[in-house]
Amino acid sequence: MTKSASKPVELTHNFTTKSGKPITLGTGTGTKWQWLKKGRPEEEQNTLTTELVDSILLALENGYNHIDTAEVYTTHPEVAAAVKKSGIAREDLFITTKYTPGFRTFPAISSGPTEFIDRALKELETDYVDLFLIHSPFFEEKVSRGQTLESAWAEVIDAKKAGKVRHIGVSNFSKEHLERTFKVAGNPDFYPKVNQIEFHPYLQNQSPGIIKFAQENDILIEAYGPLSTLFRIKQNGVDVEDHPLKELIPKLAEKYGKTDAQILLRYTLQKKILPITTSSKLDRIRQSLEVYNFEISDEDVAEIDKTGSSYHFRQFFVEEYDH
Ligand SMILES: NC(=O)C1=CN([C@@H]2O[C@H](COP(=O)(O)OP(=O)(O)OC[C@H]3O[C@@H](n4cnc5c(N)ncnc54)[C@H](OP(=O)(O)O)[C@@H]3O)[C@@H](O)[C@H]2O)C=CC1
Ligand SMILES: O=C1Nc2ccccc2C1=O
Repeated sequence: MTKSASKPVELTHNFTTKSGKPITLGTGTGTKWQWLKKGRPEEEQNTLTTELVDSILLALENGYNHIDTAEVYTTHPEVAAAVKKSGIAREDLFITTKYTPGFRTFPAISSGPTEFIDRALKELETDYVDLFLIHSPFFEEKVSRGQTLESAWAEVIDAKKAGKVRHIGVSNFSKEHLERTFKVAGNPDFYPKVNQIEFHPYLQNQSPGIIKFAQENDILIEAYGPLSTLFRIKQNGVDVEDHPLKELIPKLAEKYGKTDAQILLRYTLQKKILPITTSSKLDRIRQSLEVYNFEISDEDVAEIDKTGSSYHFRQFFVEEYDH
């Protein structure tokens, strides 16, 4: 086992809660939760999903202070309930939500970010959110209720000016999409400060050059799916058992005396990227926050990069970013 002292992780933005506490990794309420919620019988759709409330609560009680939700997840009520149950002061938490512009066969829910943010504040039982994102840049005439990337970004800026949100950003945006928001904003104060994208060693750039471009432009990259390479690799819909990181990650876990997940989360942080992850298991929740007390050597980071680059896997926005 290698023991190495850890240097503090310097991200593009070291965001804090309103009370000034550094934010942790994010705990997600999307992916499995949104499907679990939507799969429940009709008569249960307006009741809280208690497994999710309990899972968020477990994360909060064990040190997470950063929660990721979204309009399309329909998980605001569970977030509000967990926050209330935790007894943690609102200003000691960092809550992100995302406006959905519509997605393929899922039409936009709100008429735009302005209508959405007011509803989100009610559902979250708060008077501000810490981070407000546009969920994806793929506005479509049929599903986006007349909104375009430009009109939506202008409304996101209005929400910030009105003090309803502390920070503004985007998700799944490419370099070109970001440049369009810069044009709308004019003033860098109103450029996106975050771009939340799929990131793991098998997808080191969701779109060409996005990480470098974002980091050079003062935009924090947040990684969703950072653990995908541990259990989620599929090709043409079929699970792949054997892939290049299958050996390397456990080898590094052994070397550093950490778990496979901790290696992947620490790797993500050392790329100056903030992971958004999820677990409903206590040991995994605790493990995922114990990633600040060791450091992966530059050589080992380079080895993950190289091995990861020898293989390709994308789970989300496959049709939009098929390159
Ligand atoms: N902006 C966007 O377009 C998107 C945003 N997201 C956001 O990101 C969040 C996280 O995404 P997600 O893909 O779930 O992230 P992860 O890659 O972290 O995967 C989470 C899964 O990993 C399992 N897991 C957690 N810890 C461990 C561990 N130590 N060892 C092995 N398995 C583990 C969990 O299962 P278990 O509970 O059994 O531990 C869970 O099902 C979402 O909830 C959502 O908020 C996600 C997709 C798209
Ligand atoms: O959590 C999520 N799961 C998803 C699946 C498809 C598109 C977006 C998302 C999310 O944001």
